[in-house]
Amino acid sequence: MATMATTATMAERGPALEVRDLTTRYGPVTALNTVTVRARPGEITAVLGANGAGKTTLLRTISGLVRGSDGSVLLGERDLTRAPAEAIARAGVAHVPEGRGVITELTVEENLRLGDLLGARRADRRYHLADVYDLFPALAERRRREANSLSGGERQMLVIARALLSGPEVLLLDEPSLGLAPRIVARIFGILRDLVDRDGLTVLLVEQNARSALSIADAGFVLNLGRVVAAADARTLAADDELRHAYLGF
Ligand SMILES: Nc1ncnc2c1ncn2[C@@H]1O[C@H](COP(=O)(O)OP(=O)(O)OP(=O)(O)O)[C@@H](O)[C@H]1O
Repeated sequence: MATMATTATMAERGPALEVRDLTTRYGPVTALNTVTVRARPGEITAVLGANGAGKTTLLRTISGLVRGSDGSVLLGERDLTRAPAEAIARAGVAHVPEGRGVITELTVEENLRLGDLLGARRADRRYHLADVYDLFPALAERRRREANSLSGGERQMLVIARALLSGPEVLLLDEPSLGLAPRIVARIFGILRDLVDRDGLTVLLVEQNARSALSIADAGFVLNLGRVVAAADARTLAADDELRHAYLGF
């Protein structure tokens, strides 16, 4: 019985994401060099590091937008390493790229319906329009407005909401804090934290803003020049003065 209970809990919480010994090259440039990263369900896992460390490449390789030359990407038991990007998205990996990706000519709700279309194919979808409007009331208030009227923070909320509607098990977030005021970052990160605690999503959060990311993350990995130079729980990373000065910029 104990085993069954454990299995049920894990199924509710969704699968872990595991990247093993991943190497990705752009021609002669080795952007990722035997990188191993694990993100557990119900946790926020931060991937930190300076410009050019390989953070974006990690997310792009996981979601199949670029091909790794070695190593593997696993979602639970499922091997996604050589799967096409569409299959990876269908498996429940939602990638929110840097730079927001809002379609500015469409209204807020039309943008959301694009995610909703993807999610409609999933029998076990967790989020509907009403749910994301509950999470982000600012979007509900602006649902009929064109997305180009939104602030930076609202655009970030919109792309996260759209990703949720696609029915993900795993959210890959690339620099969601970029260009946003600290109080807006705190609000968005707070919503994310609540969501992960409530629904057991697996979140991989790429950030240059290490201080903010570690304030909500459970665990973190630090990349430098394509290699993992540190991996620990968030509190341990934040307390490591040497690491902070050398790689985290705070
Ligand atoms: N399309 C590309 N072609 C060639 N080299 C690339 C390409 N994209 C990234 N690189 C190189 O790969 C390395 C890792 O870049 P990546 O963008 O993954 O880092 P990052 O940590 O996300 O940095 P940033 O925060 O600036 O996006 C860098 O040396 C970068 O110049």
